[in-house]
Amino acid sequence: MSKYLGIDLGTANVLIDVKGEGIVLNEPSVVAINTNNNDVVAVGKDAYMMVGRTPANIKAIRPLKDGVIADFDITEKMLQYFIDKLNMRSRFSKPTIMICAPTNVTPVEQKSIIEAAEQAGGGKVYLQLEPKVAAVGAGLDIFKPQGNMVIDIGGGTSDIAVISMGDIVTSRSLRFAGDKMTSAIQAYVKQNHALIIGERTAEQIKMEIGCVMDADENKTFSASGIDIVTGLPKEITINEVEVQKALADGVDQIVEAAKNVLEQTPPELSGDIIDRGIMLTGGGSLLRNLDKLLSDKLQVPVLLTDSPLDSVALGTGVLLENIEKHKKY
Ligand SMILES: Nc1ncnc2c1ncn2[C@@H]1O[C@H](COP(=O)(O)OP(=O)(O)OP(=O)(O)O)[C@@H](O)[C@H]1O
Repeated sequence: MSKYLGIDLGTANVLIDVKGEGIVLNEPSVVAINTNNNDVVAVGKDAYMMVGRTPANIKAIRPLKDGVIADFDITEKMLQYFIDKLNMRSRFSKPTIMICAPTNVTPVEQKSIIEAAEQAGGGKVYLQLEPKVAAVGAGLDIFKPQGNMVIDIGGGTSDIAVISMGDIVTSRSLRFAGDKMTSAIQAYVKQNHALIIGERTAEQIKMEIGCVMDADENKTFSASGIDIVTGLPKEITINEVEVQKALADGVDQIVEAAKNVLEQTPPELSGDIIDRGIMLTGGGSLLRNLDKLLSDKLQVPVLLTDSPLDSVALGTGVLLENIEKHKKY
């Protein structure tokens, strides 16, 4: 029996959707390498546990960064590892695969991603752009002649796109997204609390008390790190108002980019967007009140999708189910 696999090859997470089974794999895009011999020590969840905690000869690497493939060989190994984990060769006769890669992947990299999937046992392999598939996964019918706008805030990129009849009409891709939000929190804590915190701690702060509007100073998080002055371990308490301050500049960039896309959108499609609203998706959209803030600044309703972290993988499922129908697009 032929099978269909959808893969969200994200900067932060890799998700795999199997038609008829749903999302069967969801792991961080991290690989731990032994620097003495370049052997892969761990991939995914196991490698993520090692971030900031490795000895000198082990490096935990994120092979995709800022929406581009920073280390292609390791990306290829990671992709093969995840596909192999599904035991595809023994379970399926060559499955049809749809891979969604970051928007800034070069044509050469696109070809190599397709080859990696073929080598891992794939039959026909399609590559798709993330914002389009995220829109489908968020429930939009992008194939009708009507304007659909999506803001997808991932780990490496924030992609803003207006889509009609299955294609992108106007778009912007920003290299400010979840990863840079985490770095902004690290920089804020260093400057205002004289404390160096690790990437995982900063990410936890973001997930627990990340907020962009109407922050509440009673919502707090205790974070540990290294005191800049004494060099000794120290714990501080940070509140939501501080996190809002740390994220403000970056969030402004997203607002400006979205305004820019709206300005370039043809009037008929703009009318549709005003009626139907903007769909907000991607893990970064889980920051508290981001939908409210965008709606306020853009003067258009903004809807947060139900499972922002799963939209791309779910979108591949929908597209693969209707692959014959959508082939013309
Ligand atoms: N509750 C939360 N609050 C804020 N940010 C969150 C939350 N949960 C996850 N994130 C962030 O979402 C980002 C990952 O989102 P997602 O999985 O959509 O990205 P991706 O598809 O891997 O990346 P890209 O689209 O750039 O390739 C990470 O930066 C993560 O820290």
